[in-house]
Amino acid sequence: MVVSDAVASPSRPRSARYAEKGYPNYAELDARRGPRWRSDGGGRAKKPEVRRGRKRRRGEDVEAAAVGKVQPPILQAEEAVTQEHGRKRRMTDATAADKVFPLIEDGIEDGEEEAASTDERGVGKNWRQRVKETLRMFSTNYLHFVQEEQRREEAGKQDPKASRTIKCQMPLAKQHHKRGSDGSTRGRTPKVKHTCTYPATAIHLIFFSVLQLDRVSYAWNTRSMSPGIDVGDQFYSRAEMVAIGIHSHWLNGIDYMGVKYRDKKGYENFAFPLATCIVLSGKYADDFDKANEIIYTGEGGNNLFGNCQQQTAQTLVRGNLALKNSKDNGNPVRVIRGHVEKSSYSGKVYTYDGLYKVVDYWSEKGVEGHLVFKYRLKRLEGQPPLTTSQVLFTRGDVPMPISELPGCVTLSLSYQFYSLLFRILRLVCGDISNGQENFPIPATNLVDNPPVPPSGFVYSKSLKIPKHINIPVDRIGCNCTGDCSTSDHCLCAKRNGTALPYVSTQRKKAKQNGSKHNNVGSHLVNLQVFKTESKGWGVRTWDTILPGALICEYTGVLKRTTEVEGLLENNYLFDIDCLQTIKGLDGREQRAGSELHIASLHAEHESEASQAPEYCIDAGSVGNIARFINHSCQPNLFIQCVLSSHSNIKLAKIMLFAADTIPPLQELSYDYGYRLDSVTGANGQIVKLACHCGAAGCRKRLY
Ligand SMILES: C[S@@+](CC[C@H](N)C(=O)[O-])C[C@H]1O[C@@H](n2cnc3c(N)ncnc32)[C@H](O)[C@@H]1O
Repeated sequence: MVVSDAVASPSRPRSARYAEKGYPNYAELDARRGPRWRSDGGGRAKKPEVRRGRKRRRGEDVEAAAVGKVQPPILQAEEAVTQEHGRKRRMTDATAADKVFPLIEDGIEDGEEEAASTDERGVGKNWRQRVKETLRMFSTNYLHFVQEEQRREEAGKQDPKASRTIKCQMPLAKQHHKRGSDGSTRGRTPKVKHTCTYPATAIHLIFFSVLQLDRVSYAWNTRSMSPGIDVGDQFYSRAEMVAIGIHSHWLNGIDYMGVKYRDKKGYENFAFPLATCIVLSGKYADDFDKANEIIYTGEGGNNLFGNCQQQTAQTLVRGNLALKNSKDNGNPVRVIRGHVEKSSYSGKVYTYDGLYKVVDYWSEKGVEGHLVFKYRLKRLEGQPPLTTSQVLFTRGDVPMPISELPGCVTLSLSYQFYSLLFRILRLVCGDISNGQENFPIPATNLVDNPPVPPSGFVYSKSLKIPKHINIPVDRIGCNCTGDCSTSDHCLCAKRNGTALPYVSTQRKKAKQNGSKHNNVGSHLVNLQVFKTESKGWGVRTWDTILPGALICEYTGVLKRTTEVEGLLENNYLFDIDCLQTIKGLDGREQRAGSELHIASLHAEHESEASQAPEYCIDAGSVGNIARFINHSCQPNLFIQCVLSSHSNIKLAKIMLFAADTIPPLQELSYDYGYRLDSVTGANGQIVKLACHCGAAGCRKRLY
């Protein structure tokens, strides 16, 4: 349960940036239980429910919960649901690579990508899921440790002795790579010492935690090339790429398989080292990038941490030799392009652009006058088109067109300008919230002709509570005036099972301003409604959203479930059913360390636990952006129940949070969690609805 009456932590350099964007406060993580995003145990409120003639019985809901679930909090990554349903075969780059370079078994067999694999690290999960979960795990740890470091930094300002060193001079990679039998770190140790741009402790801890979880080892067999990764997938730091193993160096551009592979079965005829992946980050003045053809400069001889200029001649060793061998052996190489992206926490975004083949290499005098090695790489055919040029999407201010379409705001800005914009983007509405939200929500429609805006509802950023439903006024929040994490007496944290509550900075600001009720919009990031080909309207983001970020509340009209019983069809009903989740009916009770929380809430609500949900939110005629968010079998959002002004979990708020880093333009989705065949029509017949989420593990039907 997320209790959100507390106040946020004091300003911290990095988390403050997240906070400004409305991201939750991650810092208060329970060290005893290990890192977690935020308070856990949040009940899964049920999905928007389709009501056709009859409401599903509680027992059915229980079964439904066992089949499809709203995405659990991040630490449940390891317990994620087994996808038992049909898997879609995708044309991946691994398949493309297969044509030119036979895959050799070393943990991943050809074709295993699509199959549910069974091992101690990921029972029944396909590679896509595993990669996703690893990234979630990484984000959890990363954010946790970054904020730990910031806390130390804060403490250091007050008491310099208490602070540990933030900047460090250390050969970072040296500490992470395994030592040989002679104790050396031959081959992969960067020669330069450098000043960490990330907090040193954080990096080490991330690495150790990730390694301990054995996440790195499964993800990549270098010769299977890229199971679970699709062309166009993005990463928000080199560290992320290291965590999943797509490129195992923090700094070097060339990743390769070392000589140890020489003795492995199937590798006898290859020369080692063998290149597997390169990162193009634009550091080398000699690089040349024509998308499908690259001239890549070898590594070494430059000052990576200074002005990046070539200072000495390069030599044909390690990565350089590996690229030469890749040409000789004919093995494809993964190519990742990095570009500057302000919204990324590392300041860069890296895009996987598929497989290339080294077709030529030579040495020459570089622009700095020193010898450099050059490699010509050509992109393999049969792969999805390059996305790099498209991903350089920079958000400007949300355009506000003049539109005479109903429900839209009218602005006094240049008509010509906006009508032009309107035509290009097919903006059918500048702001579906009519100015209610802090960020306007434009709607685009490239599907219908003529394009029509979303209609048939009234926008409301807040939940409408009818007179006949009484909301209790037993505020149960803490009285913390500063950082909840520093208080042992925080009521919200206690109630949350010692995990710290979700706290919005807006709420804190409101409290600091002396206001009891803040005027926070129902969504906290720049979103856009857009018409999809097969799912009606959907929602996508204009910003990069970090994992754990609050996206929006699900608003509508609060109703008793008995009121909506028997209604013919309503795709926008959302049962508030937190206890069901807390009790563990959907598997949450297996989550390590959550017993305390569950037990305490059960004690409070024991008598209600067996009852069906009493209230629901009807967003059919009144609602906010959340009503447009579609279902996905592999969603990027998850749902939590939030208590803010009272303690009745039957009347908890329904909030959607980001489960992953979500890049601009990606559609937002959560798992509606329907049980198949659970929806019946007026005539008692089972109603089926095909799922068009397009996920690799799609269950093919919503219900
Ligand atoms: C809460 S509404 C979502 C917004 C809706 N698309 C709209 O246009 O207003 C739920 C309905 O959207 C459609 N929908 C959502 N996710 C879908 C999916 N993955 N595949 C097919 N239809 C979907 C279904 O009609 C569903 O009943």
